[in-house]
Amino acid sequence: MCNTSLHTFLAALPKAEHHMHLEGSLEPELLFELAAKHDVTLPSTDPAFASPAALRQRYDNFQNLDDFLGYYYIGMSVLIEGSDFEALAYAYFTKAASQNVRHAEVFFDPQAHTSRGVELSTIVESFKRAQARAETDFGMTTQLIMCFLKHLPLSGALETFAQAKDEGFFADGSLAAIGMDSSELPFPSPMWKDVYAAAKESGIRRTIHAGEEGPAHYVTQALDILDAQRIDHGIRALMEGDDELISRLASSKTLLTTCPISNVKLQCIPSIAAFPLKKLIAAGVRFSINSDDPAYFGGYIQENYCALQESFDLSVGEWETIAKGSILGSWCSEERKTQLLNEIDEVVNEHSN
Ligand SMILES: Nc1ncnc2[nH]cnc12
Ligand SMILES: [Zn+2]
Repeated sequence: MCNTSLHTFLAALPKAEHHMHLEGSLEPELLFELAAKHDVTLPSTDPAFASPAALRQRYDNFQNLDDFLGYYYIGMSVLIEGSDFEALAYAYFTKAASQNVRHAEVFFDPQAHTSRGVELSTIVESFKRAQARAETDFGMTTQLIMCFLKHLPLSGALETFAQAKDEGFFADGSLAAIGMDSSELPFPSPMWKDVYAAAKESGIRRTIHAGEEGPAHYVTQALDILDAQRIDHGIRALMEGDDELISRLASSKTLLTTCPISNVKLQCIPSIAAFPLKKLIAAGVRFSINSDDPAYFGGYIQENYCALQESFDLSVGEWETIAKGSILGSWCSEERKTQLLNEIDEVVNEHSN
């Protein structure tokens, strides 16, 4: 429950989530349970791994993106069997459905698993089982975005892309797009030109993390050199006041998948009040509000909506525009978009009556 008069409205508002790493929804309790199940040794020299509670406490003190990523990669090392991946994804879908997420486009990091001997097909098929259950149980539509890791060589991304393509995961719709995540500053967008060119040539959608810790020109390069169709985070464009880039994002209706609580937790901004929400709205940039790694940052999508409302006190009309923009920026079918826009109208009308 958040402390805002619009709580009931924000809870009921149909939502689309576009920036959530499934591995980032691994809650410490499940992490410890799976470590015990698979005999995975967690780092004994780090007191954070003494218990789920100690780990949660450590998650309150990330210094920056790379500090977080260290824990993120250790955490996901407990995912080994197909059932682990399915349970992880289904737990996220269940939580998201309870917050009225009606459509979710979720990331996963195959290289972090295949490097430990887990087959790509095991990961994808297990997530697909969870997706089918989410559709049946909650009427939630979902899509998978396969991310490559920026701290690994380009060759690995190219190999993983080729494997996914050869196994037919793009052609059969199992994978909706490619993305790129992990450490940002040492790995600017142009480094990934070849894998983005290969995806574009095959007609595959493309997004990338840029402008989270890295400067605005990483975003410009992602548009110019990678022909990225969506930008994950991108807030540095607004914070640096890069007017040319901001008008370009607005006129091209490029979706920025923003993550306010994540930005505070990773010290990209000092507080939610510093999140460039008013600039996004004033410039007419299309954006969505997302949880990024909810188990690590202490908030799912609803907590992100509420945190913004507590700081910015938006009107119902402004929330309607944000909610509809996030549907319009989704990669689901036009028919599904129409359904979701109608669902938003119903909730807005109910609230206004
Ligand atoms: N916020 C983030 N930035 C970059 N890579 C990530 N991987 C998981 N969360 C991430
Ligand atoms: Zn992210």
